[in-house]
Amino acid sequence: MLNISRQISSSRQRFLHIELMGTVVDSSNKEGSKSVLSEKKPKVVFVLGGPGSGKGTQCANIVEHFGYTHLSAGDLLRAEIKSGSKNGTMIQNMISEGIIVPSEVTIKLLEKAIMENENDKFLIDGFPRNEENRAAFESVTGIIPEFVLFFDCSEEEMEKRLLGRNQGRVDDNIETIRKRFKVFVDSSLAVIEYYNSKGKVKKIDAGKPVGEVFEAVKAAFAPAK
Ligand SMILES: Nc1ncnc2c1ncn2[C@@H]1O[C@H](COP(=O)(O)OP(=O)(O)O)[C@@H](O)[C@H]1O
Ligand SMILES: Nc1ccn([C@H]2C[C@H](O)[C@@H](COP(=O)(O)OP(=O)(O)O)O2)c(=O)n1
Repeated sequence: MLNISRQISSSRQRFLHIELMGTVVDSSNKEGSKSVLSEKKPKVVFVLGGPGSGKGTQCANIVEHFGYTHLSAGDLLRAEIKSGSKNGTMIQNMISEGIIVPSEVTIKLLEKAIMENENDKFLIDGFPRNEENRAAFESVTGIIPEFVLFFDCSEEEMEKRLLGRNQGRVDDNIETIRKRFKVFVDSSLAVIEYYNSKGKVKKIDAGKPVGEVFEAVKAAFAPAK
């Protein structure tokens, strides 16, 4: 069973290295163009955790109880493949390999989905998945999340869940699952560490049954007294 705190510590060095290299942001806002979201100013909660930690399952519960709109980055990318877009083949290849799609593609999809929805509060599930995702999203949209829900779950449990998910996904096979776990440890934990340093992470023990996990999630959303 993997210890997330240890994973975070071991990823910190890499993270600091990236920061020191000064390569965190490739802002696509170089020409000073404003994001379509700068007017809307939606409230955003990021929902992060390893593959199979239960992000999608709990997002459905949060939508029902707290009136958020759920945007899954993975679902938006899969819909883009299906739509026959020019980026479809590239996205398909990257997802099949468990690799993170370039930020500008995912951010455009998220911006569009937010703009097309009248709601002003969104759960963004599975994004940001690396430092490039995080820094580019903040820079392009100007949105800082209210908080970050982090579903903490052992790889053993996540692997079991993914192999049983049975949704016909090209990446839910043991070989790609192992690659996705590596990408999570190598790239995504740095994002959680970043927001943790800002005091924004609400960590949930996601290894428990769905109902118990949702009790913890509800507490995270309860207004401060
Ligand atoms: N707490 C839980 N206990 C057992 N199985 C779960 C739990 N949460 C989700 N699952 C199941 O595990 C699989 C992965 O959950 P999902 O919500 O799709 O994860 P993610 O969006 O993080 O990849 C699904 O088949 C789901 O029904
Ligand atoms: N921000 C994101 C989110 C997902 N992706 C791609 C790469 C991921 O392995 C796949 C699947 O992500 P999704 O969030 O749907 O599923 P898991 O959390 O891995 O179960 O999509 C991405 O490239 N960038």
